[in-house]
Formats: sequence, C-alpha cells, structure tokens
Amino acid sequence: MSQLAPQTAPVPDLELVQVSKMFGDFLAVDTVDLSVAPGEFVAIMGPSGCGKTTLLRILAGLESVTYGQVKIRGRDVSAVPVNRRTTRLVWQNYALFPHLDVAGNIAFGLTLGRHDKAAVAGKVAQMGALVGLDDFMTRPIGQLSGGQKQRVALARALVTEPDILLLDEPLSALDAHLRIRMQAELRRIQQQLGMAFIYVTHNQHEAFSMADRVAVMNRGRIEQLDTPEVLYATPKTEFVARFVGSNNILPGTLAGYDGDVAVVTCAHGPVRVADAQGLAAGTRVVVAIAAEKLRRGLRAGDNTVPAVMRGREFAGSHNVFLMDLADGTEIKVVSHDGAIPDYGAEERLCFAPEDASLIRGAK
Ligand SMILES: Nc1ncnc2c1ncn2[C@@H]1O[C@H](COP(=O)(O)OP(=O)(O)OP(=O)(O)O)[C@@H](O)[C@H]1O
Repeated sequence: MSQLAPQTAPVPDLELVQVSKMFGDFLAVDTVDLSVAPGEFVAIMGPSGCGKTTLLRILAGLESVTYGQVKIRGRDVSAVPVNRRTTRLVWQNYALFPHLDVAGNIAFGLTLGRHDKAAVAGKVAQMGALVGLDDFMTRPIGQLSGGQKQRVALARALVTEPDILLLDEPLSALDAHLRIRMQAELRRIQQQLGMAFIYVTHNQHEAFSMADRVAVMNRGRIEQLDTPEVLYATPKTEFVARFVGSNNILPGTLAGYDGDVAVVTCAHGPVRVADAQGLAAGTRVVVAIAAEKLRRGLRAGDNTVPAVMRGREFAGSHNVFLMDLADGTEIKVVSHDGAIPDYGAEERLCFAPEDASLIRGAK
C-alpha cells in the first residue's frame, strides 16, 4: 500500500521569533513574532512612534536585536551585518546618485559586485522595463518626476534579486493620484516577481489596497495580523478597532450570553452582539460597529440606539452624520440615501447583532 508523503509547510521567507529592541531602557519593539509566507505582501501599519521603522531596520540589518531571532528563508541572520543581508530597503527619500543616469543608478548595486558588463546591461534593461522606465534609461536623475525617481529606487533594489524587499513609506512624497497608481504598480511588480514585500506605512488605504496581510502595531507590539477584510470586520483589540476603518466604539459590561449572542450593558441600554468568545459576565468590553453598518430607523431583531444629530460631512457619494449618544459618545453614521436629518433632531440608529464586534476592554 502506498503511503502519502508527509506534508511539510513551506519555509517562511521571514520569521521573527520574540524580537525585542531596546534603546537604553526604552522598549521600541516588544516581543514581536511574525511569519511571512513565500512571496507574501505584508504591510506594517501603526501610529507615529509605534516601532514600525525600527522593526524594518532590524530586518534590513541596520539595527541589532536586543532579544530574539530574525530568520530569512530559515537561516538565522540576527547577527548578519547589513551588507551581507539578502534584504533590500527602499524608502521615501530615494537616495539616488544625481551624477548618474537612470541606467547607471539601477546598475549601481550590481557593479559593486562581480558581474560582467553584458550581464549587468541585461539585468538593468530587464529591471528598467519591469518598473516601466525602458524609455528613460539615459535620462539624468534631475529630469525625472517624483514617481519616476521612486521607480528607479525600486529597480535599483530589485536588480540585486533580494530574498525580501523592505519598503518604508516609499510613496509618501508623491501626490495622492500618483500614489494610487504606484500602489497598483508595486502590487503588480511584487506579484510578477513572487517576492515577499514588507511595507511600512501609517496610511490605512495604502496598506489595505496592496497587502495580503496587515500587521497593526501599537507601542512596539503587533496587536493584530490579519487580512484587510478580517481586520476591518473583526478587530481583536480596542486599539485596532479605533485605528482601522471608521468604527464606533460603545463601552459596556458583559451581562451574559443568550445562546451565541452576548448581551452588553451600555450607557444607553442593552446591546446584543453575535459572539463566540464565551467571556465571563461582568467583563468590561467594548462594542465596535463600523459607521457603514449603522442605519437610521428601526428594524426587527436589530439593536436600537437613540442619538442626536450634530453635524454632517459630505463625501460626494455619501454623507457622514456625526451624532451624539445620551452619554456624550460621538457616533459616525455613513448614509447613502440622501435624506439629511435636522440638526438637533432625535434619531434612532439600528444595527444587527452580527454587524458588531465584541472586544475585551483594556485592563
Ligand atoms: N536610535 C534611537 N534611539 C532612541 N530611541 C529611538 C531610536 N530610534 C527610534 N527610537 C524611538 O523608538 C520609537 C519607535 O520609533 P520608530 O521610528 O520605529 O517609530 P515609527 O512607528 O516608525 O514612527 P513614524 O511613523 O513616526 O516614523 C520612538 O519612540 C522613537 O523615538
């Protein structure tokens, strides 16, 4: 009888095991575990100072780890210096050589090594084409737009065929329109090469439009690592719920469960939330509801929350109403129907139990 060969999981392109970084007695990166699958695009997102850049610099070999291990394709590189790492870093400041043309800049990484002239020219042309600069190879750097310069920086990093490309806010100097085009280009190039990209940004739209998974960092820790869809629909911590999307947060205390529905006592009354965590009654919790999931009016089976209309932001295709609950909590409601309540009017908002997330409150 034939036996099936045991299935082995592919070696991750990158693995961080309990990585911490201290600057003096300040903990900038706190016990981070992260596994990046072969060819995966992972974005690291979080507020200023949360440790994103420090983590990326650790991957590049520009910072040492205080504790923990960094493995690239299964090899421990924690003590490997930057010039012997198989990672390349692209950042916002392109750091191109102004006295060289596009081809000269792209070739720079290669000509430092031992490559023959024809091979260098071939690879440079190939990378130029990949990033869409084939018609600009002899242009001086000073005659390029911001987007073109960023493409040169990208090609210069990619031509060395790194195991992983690290990107630190590479698009933040570009205008909004160009940024969106470059996001699509980056994703195309990443998929074409099948190379793992680690992309640091504080911009949620950027992270969500490109990445397979997004890590949300707070105070040196990864609070949640998930696909954009899961992060959006089921934030696991209050911080993630506040940072991602446009969630409304209702603090409360868990009264108990009614089957697989948690009943939470909030300031305005009880709220029912579909939940399978089985938390103990009395636990302090928050209920997170996306602004798009709140509706005006009453609907059978839904939660109802009384609110007072306070203001409105017009966003072209929809309105965002700002409303206050009785305890002063501000609520955002996305509305597509064009009807605008009067300022000061009392409204009833409703949402389904399955459209909200229950999150254990911060201790
Ligand atoms: N060389 C250093 N010495 C001391 N503290 C540092 C050093 N580098 C970073 N830090 C501190 O570590 C923390 C994390 O910094 P880091 O640059 O990683 O944050 P970030 O999330 O990338 O922020 P931003 O989005 O503003 O770039 C900050 O409080 C920062 O002041």
